[in-house]
Amino acid sequence: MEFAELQPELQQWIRNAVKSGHHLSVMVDALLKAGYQPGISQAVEQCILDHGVGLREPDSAPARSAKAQHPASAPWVTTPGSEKHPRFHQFAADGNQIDVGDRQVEVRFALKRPNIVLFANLLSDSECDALVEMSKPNLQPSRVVNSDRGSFDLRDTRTSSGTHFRRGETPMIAAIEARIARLLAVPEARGEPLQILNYQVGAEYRPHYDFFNPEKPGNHGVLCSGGQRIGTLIMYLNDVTSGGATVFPRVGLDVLPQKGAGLFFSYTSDGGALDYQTLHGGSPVVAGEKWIATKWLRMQDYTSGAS
Ligand SMILES: O=C(O)CCC(=O)C(=O)O
Ligand SMILES: [Fe+2]
Repeated sequence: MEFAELQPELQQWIRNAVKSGHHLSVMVDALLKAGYQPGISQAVEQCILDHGVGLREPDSAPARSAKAQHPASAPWVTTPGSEKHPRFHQFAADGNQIDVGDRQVEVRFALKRPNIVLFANLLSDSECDALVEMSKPNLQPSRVVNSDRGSFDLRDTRTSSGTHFRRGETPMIAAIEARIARLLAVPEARGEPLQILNYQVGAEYRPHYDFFNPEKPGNHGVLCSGGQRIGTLIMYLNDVTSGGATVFPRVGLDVLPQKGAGLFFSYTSDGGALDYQTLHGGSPVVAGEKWIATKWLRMQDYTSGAS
C-alpha cells in the first residue's frame, strides 16, 4: 500500500505521528487495531523515509495516543547518541589488497559506522556466470519472514525470484565459501546457504533489516538455528544496465552493482545490540536485469538445511 494512496486525513495522522518520533511498530499496531490492513506498514515506512526521520527503535509500550512515548529500550536496542556505543563486528579490511588464498580481493571503500565494506574482484567472471546458469532452472518468487506468524510470505515489498545452494553443494561453491570465510574471518559453519536472487525490470527489495527482531514471535523459528544474523555479504553476479543499486537510506549511500564485487555490512555487536543504521534495500532495476548471491552470517553455527 503506497503512502500517496491513503486518505489525506490518514496521511496527516501518520505524518504527525512520524514527526512526534513514534516508532514504526507503534504506529502500525495502532492502525491495525483501528482496522487497517497489514499492508499499511509499507505506507508508514515510506512516510518515515520521506521525512528523513530515523526509525526510532522498537519499543514494547502499546500505542496509547498520537503523542510521542519514551518507553524503556529493550536490551538489544541501540540508542542513537548514547555514550556507550556498542561495538559492531568490524571485519576489518586490512590493506588495499587482501589475500584470500586463491585470489587477491581489493577494498574499494570501508565505512566505519555502520560497518560497510565494498570488495572488488571477489568472484571471477566465470564463477558469476556459472552461479547464474545453475540457478536459472530453480528460480522461485522470493518470500519474506512474517515476523508475527513465522510464515514465509510473498510481499510486494520484495519482487525478486531466487534459489539456494547448500553449503559446499558443488566444489565451486565450496571454494567461494572458503574464500568468504577467510575474507571475513567467520567460520563457514556460521554461514547460511548461498542465496541467488534475480531481479527483472521493476523488481526491487524495499528497505529492510537483515537481522531478526527477537521480540517478534514469528522470528523465533528463524533465530533457533544459528542465533541472530551478524552480517551480510552481497555478491554482484552481473553488471546492471540501469538501476538496481543497493541503497542505505539512513546513510545516504547507493552502491551500484559491479560484476564480481562483494558488499559486506555487519549489524550485531558481540552483546547482541543491533545497528539500525543498516536499513538497506535493492532499488528497482530500470534496464537489464540484476543477479546477486548473498551469504548471511550467524552468531553461532547454522545447521538448518545448510549442508
Ligand atoms: O538486492 C540488493 O541489492 C539487496 C538484497 C537484500 O538486501 C537482501 O536480499 O536481503
Ligand atoms: Fe537485505
